[in-house]
Amino acid sequence: MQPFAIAPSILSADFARLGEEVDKVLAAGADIVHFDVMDNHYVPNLTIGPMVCSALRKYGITAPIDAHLMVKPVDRIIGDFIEAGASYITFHPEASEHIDRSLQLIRDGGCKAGLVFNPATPLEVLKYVMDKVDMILLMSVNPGFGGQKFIPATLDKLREARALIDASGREIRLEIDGGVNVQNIRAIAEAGADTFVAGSAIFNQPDYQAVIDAMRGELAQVRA
Ligand SMILES: O=C(CO)[C@@H](O)[C@H](O)COP(=O)(O)O
Ligand SMILES: [Fe+2]
Repeated sequence: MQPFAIAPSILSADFARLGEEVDKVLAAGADIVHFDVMDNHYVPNLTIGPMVCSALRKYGITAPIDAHLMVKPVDRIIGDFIEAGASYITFHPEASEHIDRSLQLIRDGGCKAGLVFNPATPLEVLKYVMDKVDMILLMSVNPGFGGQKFIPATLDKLREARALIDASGREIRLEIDGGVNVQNIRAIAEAGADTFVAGSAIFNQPDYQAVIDAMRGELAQVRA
């Protein structure tokens, strides 16, 4: 299993001071920057694109950037995120006509590739592309907005995804996204997640380090 990683979603950060916010959350102990890209087509919201990813790199952010693409069609924006310095690029299978090709595009660009599953999307396609994914992201809310409530059925789905990863023998991150907080992170880790996206739970509090420390305290009880 991969080491636990905390990935704050900058969707809930103050966009007017984005560079400082990212610096601050990394200084508070975050491992990965989760970068939500929404196109007002695949999801009913519009956020940030490759220019902002590139601006964060130019500003000096060196931590891994996990670009969660909620964009349809996805292929034509993949190259821009590779150029912009994304580390992980994940997309929803519903947003690609050719899932295998999209994964290959990401990997050919030197990035790690991942598939994202909405709460009601089955994991079946994984069977055919397990050798091409570096990350499996399970949505525990319907995509489009921060600040929603964790859907409990995702815990069973995490166990299902964990079993697939373990059977593959590959190093694949199992990321969870939506409604993650200090109260539920332990149960989520026990169900098999190793990478935890949290937006509102971190950025809506004044002390990011206090939240991240509390999350790590909960995680330490899962893997002592
Ligand atoms: O991808 C998404 C929403 O579509 C997420 O990454 C959210 O931004 C997570 O926010 P919280 O649920 O943690 O507030
Ligand atoms: Fe996300």
